[in-house]
Amino acid sequence: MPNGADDCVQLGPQGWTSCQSGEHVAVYGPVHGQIIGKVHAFSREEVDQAIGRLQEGFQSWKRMLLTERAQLLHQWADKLEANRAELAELLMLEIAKNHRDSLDEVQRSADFIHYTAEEGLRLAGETLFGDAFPGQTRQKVSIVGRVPLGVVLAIPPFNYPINLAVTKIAPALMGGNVVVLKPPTQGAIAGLNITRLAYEAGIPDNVIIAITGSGRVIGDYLISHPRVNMINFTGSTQTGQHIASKAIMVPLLLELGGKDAAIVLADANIERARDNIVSGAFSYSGQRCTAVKRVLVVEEIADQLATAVAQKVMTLSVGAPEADSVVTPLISNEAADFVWDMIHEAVAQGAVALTPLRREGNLIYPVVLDFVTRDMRVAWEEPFGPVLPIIRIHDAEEGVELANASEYGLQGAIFTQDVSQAFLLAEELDVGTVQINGKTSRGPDHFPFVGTKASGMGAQGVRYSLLAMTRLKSTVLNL
Ligand SMILES: NC(=O)C1=CN([C@@H]2O[C@H](COP(=O)(O)OP(=O)(O)OC[C@H]3O[C@@H](n4cnc5c(N)ncnc54)[C@H](OP(=O)(O)O)[C@@H]3O)[C@@H](O)[C@H]2O)C=CC1
Ligand SMILES: O=C(O)[C@H](O)COP(=O)(O)O
Repeated sequence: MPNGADDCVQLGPQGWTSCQSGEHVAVYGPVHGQIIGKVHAFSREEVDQAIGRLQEGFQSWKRMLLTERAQLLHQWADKLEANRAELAELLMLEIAKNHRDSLDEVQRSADFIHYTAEEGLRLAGETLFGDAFPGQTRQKVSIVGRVPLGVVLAIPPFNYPINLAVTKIAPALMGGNVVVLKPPTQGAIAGLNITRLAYEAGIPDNVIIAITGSGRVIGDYLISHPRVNMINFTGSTQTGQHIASKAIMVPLLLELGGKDAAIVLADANIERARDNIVSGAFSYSGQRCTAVKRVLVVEEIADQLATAVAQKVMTLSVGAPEADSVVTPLISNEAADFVWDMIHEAVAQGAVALTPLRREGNLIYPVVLDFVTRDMRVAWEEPFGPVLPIIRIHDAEEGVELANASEYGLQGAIFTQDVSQAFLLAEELDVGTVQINGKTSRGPDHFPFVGTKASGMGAQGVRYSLLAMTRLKSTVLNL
């Protein structure tokens, strides 16, 4: 499987070719900052041609028997599993995700495809009789089914370039749609490879097409393309809001940024809270939308929790993805600068660093900041890096107030042994998901995944994604 490490690669109906002409986009490896490959930068004309081919493919794909579509998806998942090691290598190279998590990402994606293929078979409609409505008779019968939307534009971010591609593509295809995959530039080689595996599995090359190129250059053309019928995007709130402003009368699914809070109450099991907070905050160096991005802890146990968290963080492995380090280099130097500035600004304002502040290029050692206050940027902004602010609160109500004061509303966590109180507090949190006594996280992937406020629009998760990427159609029999 070519990984593009040498020349520019392009994926066409005949498989891999060298880029013939036109612009290329370089993909940089975060570990050494070197170019690890080049991908073709699609021109507007090439985008038009690709979408034209997809529209042709749509005519036969939407008519294909559901069982046949499901079978092709199962075959695609099998290909991912068979190529798990190679795909994981690519993730380590392109986005510096550690080996274990890279393997997990591929397996999770294959599992998602299998599950979606099954769930898609059970997407039933309903029959409505007219006489249930005042003044009507049984002579009118509505047969309500679900039909595809057409061309779905799938745009995943760098942090899960395989999983967040597959969680868009599989439900779209199972629903009878055709897909333009616009992979993130860092993650584009992985995106091309999973597309190639889809072709090898028998999914026609006019049913899914990967369009590579920088989002800044080709993105606006894609999101406002008149023949795109739906956009399913995961990425930053800034880009998501930009897409929402450009895409007119096109259904949108948006998974955006977060600032998930873990509220820890006095009766919490400290060890459990510590373990969940540390793994929630620092896995993949905090580059997860669902990372624990703030701890809100009541004064009574704040010292104890802060010490326990800092001690555990000091044991985290830091370094190369191949060594399975928990904390690896961030995606770019710019991303590291952003995180580093936020840390130093907080310290200058009085936050206390409980771990050493250490940075080597774009590798930032994990940082726990205690005594963070509301006037600090780190209390509100999403760093997407290995820094965890601890904010001390008086009581649970203040925790809920602080959590809800965020512009984001992805997830929240509550640690307490009083499940009744946790449940009542959960009702007050303005987020898509509340975790009781567990870290914030997305999976299992058939659960609904929802962001409120600046964290997104719509619901993902196998069944929810199938529903979002199909629409109702009513055929009325007038007997
Ligand atoms: N809620 C959720 O489920 C998740 C949210 N996120 C959020 O994503 C962010 C990190 O991901 P990151 O990749 O940096 O996010 P970006 O918003 O920078 O990029 C996301 C994707 O959008 C593309 N893109 C950029 N500009 C445009 C445009 N004008 N039109 C269309 N596409 C465009 C990018 O392509 P290119 O790479 O070529 O620029 C990339 O594929 C964080 O804020 C994080 O919270 C991440 C994962 C999950
Ligand atoms: O994009 C993300 O960051 C993921 O959707 C989060 O998934 P995770 O909680 O399983 O890491």
